[in-house]
Amino acid sequence: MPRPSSTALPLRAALRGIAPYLDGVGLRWAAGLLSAMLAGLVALAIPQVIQVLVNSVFADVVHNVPPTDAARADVWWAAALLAGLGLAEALFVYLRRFFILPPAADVENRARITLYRRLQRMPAAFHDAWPSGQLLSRAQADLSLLRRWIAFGSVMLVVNAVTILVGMVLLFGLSWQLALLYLAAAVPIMWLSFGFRNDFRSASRLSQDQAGDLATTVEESVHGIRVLKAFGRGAHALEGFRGRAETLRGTEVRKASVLSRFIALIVALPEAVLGLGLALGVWLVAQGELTVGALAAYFATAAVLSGPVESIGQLMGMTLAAKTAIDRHLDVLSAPATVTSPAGADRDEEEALDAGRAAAAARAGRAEASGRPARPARSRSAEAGARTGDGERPGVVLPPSHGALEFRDVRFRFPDAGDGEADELLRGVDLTLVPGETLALVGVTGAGKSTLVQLVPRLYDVTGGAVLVDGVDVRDYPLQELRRRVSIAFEDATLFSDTVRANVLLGAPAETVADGLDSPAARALLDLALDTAQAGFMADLPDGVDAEIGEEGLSLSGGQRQRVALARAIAARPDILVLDDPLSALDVRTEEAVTARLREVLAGTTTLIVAHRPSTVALADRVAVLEDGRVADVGTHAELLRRSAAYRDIISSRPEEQS
Ligand SMILES: Nc1ncnc2c1ncn2[C@@H]1O[C@H](COP(=O)(O)OP(=O)(O)OP(=O)(O)O)[C@@H](O)[C@H]1O
Repeated sequence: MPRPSSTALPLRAALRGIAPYLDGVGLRWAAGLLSAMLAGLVALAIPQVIQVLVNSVFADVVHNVPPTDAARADVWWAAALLAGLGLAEALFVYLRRFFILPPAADVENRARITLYRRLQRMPAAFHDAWPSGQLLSRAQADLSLLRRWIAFGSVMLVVNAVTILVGMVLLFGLSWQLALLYLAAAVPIMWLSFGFRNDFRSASRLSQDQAGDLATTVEESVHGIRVLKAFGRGAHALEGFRGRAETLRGTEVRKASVLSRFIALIVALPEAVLGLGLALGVWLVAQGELTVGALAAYFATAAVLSGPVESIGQLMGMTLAAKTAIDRHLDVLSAPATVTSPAGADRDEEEALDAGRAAAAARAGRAEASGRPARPARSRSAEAGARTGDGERPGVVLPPSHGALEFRDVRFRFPDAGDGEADELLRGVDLTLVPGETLALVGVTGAGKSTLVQLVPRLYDVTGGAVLVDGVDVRDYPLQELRRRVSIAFEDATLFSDTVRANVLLGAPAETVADGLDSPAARALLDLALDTAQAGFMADLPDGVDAEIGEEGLSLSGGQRQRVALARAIAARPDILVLDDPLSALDVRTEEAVTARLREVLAGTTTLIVAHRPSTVALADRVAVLEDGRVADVGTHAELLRRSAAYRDIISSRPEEQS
């Protein structure tokens, strides 16, 4: 499965990359860290109490002397102190969670929103190249991992390191000989940890990428479940899934075994040293260089340290996995957003994304809930700044909207195509539509019709020449403004799991839906759009236009979906309407009715329609034939039938022509 290339960033660059999410987190994180440290220190204090207890009470017992009253009282004090320390440790553990969990969840949330926002800004070519599962796993699993690392891993790594340091100081305080022995175990561990880091990091990256591949497989097969069922390919799909799942399992096992080997080493070495420590300790006690209490405290301290020492391996693994998650997150954020507004207008687009929530609330009739008014519609004449990417360009004053559209020597090649002339899909398209004109675009399958029309709202950018709307290069428009002037309906009608009303009014002008989706203005627009798209069948749905149409609108037929999508394009009230064969699933009579109504309702709207049927073509003012990456001929249907063999070829292959 192809996977976009990725880089392991230096730690500093990775931290810089996520720094914006950490805003305001520092104090709470520090408070959480302090609580965790106090919990660790309290745990370390317990052996010290034990030392006092052993020395003051059991010394008498060891020497067969009955304990004095004072020694008995000491036992109670020591017991009370131990209980108090235990309670304090529990309180500090609670405080660590109290302080750290909310900011860690904030970081996850911010990162997730930033990622989603980025995905909205990325061009269609990016989404062509990135498998959906890779994006899904970055938005879900990777960011959960980051949250767990901030809330737990990062804190415990610091706490355990400090606990081990303090523990070592205490061990030195008890006996420098025993402490040195304990420290000796750390040398081979540190040496081997470099190898561990490299092995674990590569296994971790591989497993997170493979988890993304697996998510893509699930997404694809759920999406295509009907095809798989219809062709009886369920078992085959399962085999493919099993293969990927097995590959991931193998990587997980490799990752776990790298980690287990390291943890085993971390645990085994200090434990082995403790055995030697016992012998050395007893000898030191016999020599009178160490008290029994100090020896007991040494072992109690070593026991307390064994937890942090053991968890260091686990925490290092978690840290490396979190670093991989950050790298994968930043892979997406650093991918170039090639289709952007002119430099001065970027702010506008950002504001539009920010205002998304308020606009959505307004559309749902809940403007008051957000406390923010919906944005007013942009003025029909606006100034754009210099175009980014291809050098300085003076600011362009955008003309008032008329709906003139021109393709001027347009060239296009997909990013994954070769460099040769023949690899260009469009090789100099020249075509002009006057305001209000309806032009049908025809051509053989794969001629590049869909690609050409997607250049108008800048779903892709030309690789040569220019597309002009009202005489201005589309790249000089703020994207918001361009997409207000141009709307598009695709053959593959994508709907969202929402009501018919929300789907149709998705791109409606802000001023129409400012008072909610069921305001009189919004309702009038909805009725007009549905009527024009011959979508009267909506009335038959149980809840009418408020019927939920299920995920991707799958509860509707293909033709019904297409008409809702067409109504959506109409409701945007564009100056230029681009229809990429959006009537293909309709019967000829309905298609004729839609086309006739479209001409009537959208009399002043310039319409560019990719057409396959003579019935649609006949209703257009003019027809353009796309052949070998260029417009081979333009004329009326009748003219082209007379003079263009290519046109006759294309059109005569359509069944209705014979009728
Ligand atoms: N995202 C993409 N990446 C690479 N190549 C693509 C991509 N999308 C389309 N193509 C290729 O570009 C060519 C033109 O595709 P396009 O969809 O524009 O043709 P079309 O004329 O609309 O065809 P049809 O009438 O069958 O819809 C095809 O050969 C197709 O394989």
